[in-house]
Amino acid sequence: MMEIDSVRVESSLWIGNKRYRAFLSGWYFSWTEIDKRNREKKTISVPVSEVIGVKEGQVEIQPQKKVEDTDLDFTLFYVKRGSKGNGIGAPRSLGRTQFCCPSRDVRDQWITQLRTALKTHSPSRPHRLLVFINPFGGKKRGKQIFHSLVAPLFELAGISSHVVVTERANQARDYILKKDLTGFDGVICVGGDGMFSELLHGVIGRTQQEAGISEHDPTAMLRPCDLHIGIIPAGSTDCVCFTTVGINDPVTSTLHIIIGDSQPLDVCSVHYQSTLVHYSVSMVGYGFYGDVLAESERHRWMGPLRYDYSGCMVYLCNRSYPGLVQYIPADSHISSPRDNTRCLSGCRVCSESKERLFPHFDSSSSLYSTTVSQYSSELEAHVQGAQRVFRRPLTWPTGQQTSSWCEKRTLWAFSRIFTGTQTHRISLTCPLLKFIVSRLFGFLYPLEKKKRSMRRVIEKYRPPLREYWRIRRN
Ligand SMILES: Nc1ncnc2c1ncn2[C@@H]1O[C@H](COP(=O)(O)OP(=O)(O)OP(=O)(O)O)[C@@H](O)[C@H]1O
Repeated sequence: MMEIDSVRVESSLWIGNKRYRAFLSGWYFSWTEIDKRNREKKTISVPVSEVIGVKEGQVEIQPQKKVEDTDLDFTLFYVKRGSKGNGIGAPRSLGRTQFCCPSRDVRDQWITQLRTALKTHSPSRPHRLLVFINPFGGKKRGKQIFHSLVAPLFELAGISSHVVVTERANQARDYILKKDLTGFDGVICVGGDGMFSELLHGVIGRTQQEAGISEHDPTAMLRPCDLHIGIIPAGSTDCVCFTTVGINDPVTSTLHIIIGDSQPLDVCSVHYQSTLVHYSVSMVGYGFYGDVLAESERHRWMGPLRYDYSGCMVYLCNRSYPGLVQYIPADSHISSPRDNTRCLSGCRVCSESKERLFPHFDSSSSLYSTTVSQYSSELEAHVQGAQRVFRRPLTWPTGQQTSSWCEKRTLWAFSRIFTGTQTHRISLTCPLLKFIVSRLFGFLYPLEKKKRSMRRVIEKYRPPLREYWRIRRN
């Protein structure tokens, strides 16, 4: 056993009957296989920041917890990357390696040093979490997912959790707004997007309450929240989890929470007549999507299938929606990420605005940066100025019947609106009968012919229905 500047601990360890040379240097714990002729073979390295826990003895937690306390062994648990690698959407699982030491002293030294390194190199790890479980979300497996997959990992990582199983809608939001949250490092929702939204409203609301900022004032600069929100996907769509973690997998999310990964999120607030309606992080829907969601709530008993069913029903109703679209066109001069972080999707705005990023931002920082960013008031001023110059109110009334293919028409209208900056009169209404007949008739045509005629229809920016039939007959 030796200690030098960069290497804290080094010794021979055994995994099964193979001998390894293991060393713990500041950021990494590595072990290299040594063959019988003392030659080095494959090395495995685990970043200390991704170590979940170190336990005395031979310990298993999956499929069941099993502990065999032996004097010479210790077990290391860490984040294991799947075959898909390191990027967004790669699943993570719990890696486990059991080491045997030459003596009890050596074992104790390894355990102490690994635990000390963990504390030093992972300052953002949570210690105490407030967990809300929606027992009715998705396939109603919230409680089971938490107790079988999440709780054992929290316990292994030494995280204590206070669990609240909700009994009604908005209970989690009210809890966060009213109860004492001292000592909690984060709040966790075990549920879907609705449950996440409750926590989001609670956390933002509480932060503004404490700062004396009115949420209902659309011009108020909201204070960023200190409390982190973790999502364990157990809902029907889990869209927010998917967009932030890249995969809907309770174990992957739990491991990210344990090692203190975080992802800043932009939040949008919707106000109506000086009252806050909602905060949103993924989408704000009006018209068709709003109706689909409202309709789907009435069929919650169907589970996730309710979205498909409601989507069909609302689509068939073929309603029209009046709307006013206002927008700020992006141009290369004012386009820039308005916070000090680069987005993860590699979009054009972020990639072309390199020099406009804040100088202290380190683009090589971890995938999940812990930076909480605030808008730059300087860039904000640009946008408001642009808004005054470029804002064009676009009325979008209904009333004229032209086509049954309402969505294509909507897309076309939007593309014209966003590129041409004109005011359009468009209609999304049409008798249901025309729609059904056109759909039924479509089945009589071979698929290729159907595609060709559709392409022509789209190219011609949705001609009236008469024209449409003519094209299909050709
Ligand atoms: N105990 C409860 N009883 C009834 N409703 C609840 C309860 N707990 C939470 N809710 C509400 O249920 C709504 C839906 O829950 P959740 O988002 O977890 O599941 P989901 O709708 O199936 O998933 P997704 O939103 O991803 O489609 C939430 O808006 C939440 O306010």
